Amino acid sequence: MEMLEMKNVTKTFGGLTAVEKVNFMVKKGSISGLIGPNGAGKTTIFNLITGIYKVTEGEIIFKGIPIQNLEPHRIASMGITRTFQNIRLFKKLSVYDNILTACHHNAGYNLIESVLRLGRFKKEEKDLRQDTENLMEIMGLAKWRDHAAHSLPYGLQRRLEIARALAVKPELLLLDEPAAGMNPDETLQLMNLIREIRDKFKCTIFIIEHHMDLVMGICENIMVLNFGRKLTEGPPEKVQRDPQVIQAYLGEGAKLGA
Ligand SMILES: Nc1ncnc2c1ncn2[C@@H]1O[C@H](COP(=O)(O)OP(=O)(O)OP(=O)(O)O)[C@@H](O)[C@H]1O
Repeated sequence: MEMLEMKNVTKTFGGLTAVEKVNFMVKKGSISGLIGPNGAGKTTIFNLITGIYKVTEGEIIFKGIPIQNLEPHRIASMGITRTFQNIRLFKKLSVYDNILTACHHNAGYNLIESVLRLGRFKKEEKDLRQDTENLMEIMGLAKWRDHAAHSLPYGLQRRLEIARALAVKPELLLLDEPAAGMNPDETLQLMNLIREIRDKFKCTIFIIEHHMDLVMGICENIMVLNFGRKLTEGPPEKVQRDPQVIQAYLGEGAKLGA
């Protein structure tokens, strides 16, 4: 079953066509990848899926429902969350509070219940705190719980950003360059973590990434974009041997890793 389908999606900015007639499907439960040279249109695709940009033409279908041009908060409430290329955290808040504030999006109690600290408020607060503990544990952040977000090494800040995205229990998680700035060791750990997240949270993951080892190592299906158009798609073994991809991505004579 498809979790997400892009049908003939085009996005123009004035005279510039950033994304042109792109068709792609993300299977439920898969880890799928989106690669391409700088400026190929990858982040624009994430912005179209999450409603930050309006689609010029075409359709984006999530779980059978057209979502193109819905407001970002509607799309988020349907179960799509993302991380950003530039990490977005509450820099001065602790790791724990960063995750807890994200968990609060799931709170079902109303203002009166919270002010009067009624039963439902107490029960839900307890659950949210437990969710926060679980997320810290899974994401390897427990020993940093009281550290301010800005004081963490870069790789851990990225993990914290993913933890915040997971806090809202997404069905589709979009990761925009999650390994940016990580060393090979951190990238390898992240690869394993992404697999674990998919299995534990039973979500579907769609990743933009420049680290070829990560993309080729964990994605089941990869779409390659070049100048806004889909160059090809398929499993890693097919994509990394495709001469068009090698030429577009790295130039003649190069080799894609993994
Ligand atoms: N809001 C915007 N207004 C005008 N042009 C834009 C806008 N957003 C993106 N573009 C243009 O669309 C094209 C695709 O950009 P996009 O950021 O999607 O590429 P990308 O593949 O994510 O690149 P990178 O790997 O460098 O992040 C670029 O030419 C970019 O300048």
